[in-house]
Amino acid sequence: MALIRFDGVAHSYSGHAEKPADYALQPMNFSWDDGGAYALLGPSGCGKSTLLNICSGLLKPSEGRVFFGDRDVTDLSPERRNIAQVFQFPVLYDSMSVYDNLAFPLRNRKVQRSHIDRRVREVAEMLDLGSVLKRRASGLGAELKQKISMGRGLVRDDTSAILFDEPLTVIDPQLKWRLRRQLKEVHKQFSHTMIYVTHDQIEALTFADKVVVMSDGEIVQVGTPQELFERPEHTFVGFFIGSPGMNFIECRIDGDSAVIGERRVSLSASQANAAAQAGSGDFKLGIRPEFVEAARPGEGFAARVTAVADMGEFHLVTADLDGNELKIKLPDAHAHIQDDTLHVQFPSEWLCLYHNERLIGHEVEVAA
Ligand SMILES: Nc1ncnc2c1ncn2[C@@H]1O[C@H](COP(=O)(O)OP(=O)(O)OP(=O)(O)O)[C@@H](O)[C@H]1O
Repeated sequence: MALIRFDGVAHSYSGHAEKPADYALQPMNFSWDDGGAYALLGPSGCGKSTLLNICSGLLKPSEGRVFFGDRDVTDLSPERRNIAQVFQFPVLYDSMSVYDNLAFPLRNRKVQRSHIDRRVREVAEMLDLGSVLKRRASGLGAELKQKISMGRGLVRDDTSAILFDEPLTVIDPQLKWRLRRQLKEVHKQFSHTMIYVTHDQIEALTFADKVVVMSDGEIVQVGTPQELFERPEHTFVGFFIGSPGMNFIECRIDGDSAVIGERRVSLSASQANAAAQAGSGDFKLGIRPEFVEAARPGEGFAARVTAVADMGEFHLVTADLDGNELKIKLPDAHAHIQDDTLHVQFPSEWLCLYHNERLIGHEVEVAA
């Protein structure tokens, strides 16, 4: 069931938008399903906070309506939307005990004492806070404080959704993994709708079942981590996800082939059909560094190697192919490089075709 629905929602901070550049958030139709674990991922300034604030009610969109279920909440305040929010920095009462901090959102809503006690202990156990329940929050470190903030978001079981806005910013990198895993466990157990905003792809991919990727005020793909990796629907997603990101090679289309320089790469029937229908514009082939294979000398494409970095588990080769920079991950690069030349091939199952930056010729999941 679609729990949160954005119906023609757009936002311009100036209040009057005439062209795309006037919008911080481009007009969008989009929804989050009930009980889903979502990440909202994109670089700084792409519109994540704007979308999150429209969802929580801190900001009213300049266009469109927001629905929670069948209810139009566009004009409702954050309090009346029943949303819990966890911010970058801990929000708690230093003078209270950990227990009282966790109980606060429930006491505020006059929940029965026995229910409060059960819920606080449940959440404390999930977040490993059981042993500090009696301690005052003031003496605790940043990680524990942020866990309490998360616990305060999780403790109510009647929230429409919990929004996490870069919640691990203050957490030591070593501890981030643990906290994220705990959050995922909590999601499995409690089944709240969770929306987790981050600019860090690792955080997004390890937390979410579905990742919403934003660029320039637009949602460019909604997909599972695997879908984003294997079939980026936009060159931005290919470039932004992965380390390093996807390779893009400029090409032209000739019948059922993509032509790079003098050499041809066979396209699948659906890619060739889509290319024929697409007409003019820019075409690019996309392939992940993980999927480029070394070919025997004389076969495939000859790429001029400009650097080889030993990454321990693999070599990361940087090479030039007809003016396109290629990154290639190989376990044994030196065995294949001769006179600064590496012959490479692109397995057809991993080759994506882009027309004007959009994936074509693949069955893609349409954003709900
Ligand atoms: N109050 C505001 N007034 C005017 N412009 C704003 C305001 N808040 C954000 N913007 C602009 O709207 C665009 C989207 O900003 P937003 O904060 O939503 O992005 P973000 O992805 O959350 O970035 P970050 O990760 O840095 O917080 C940016 O161009 C930003 O400069």
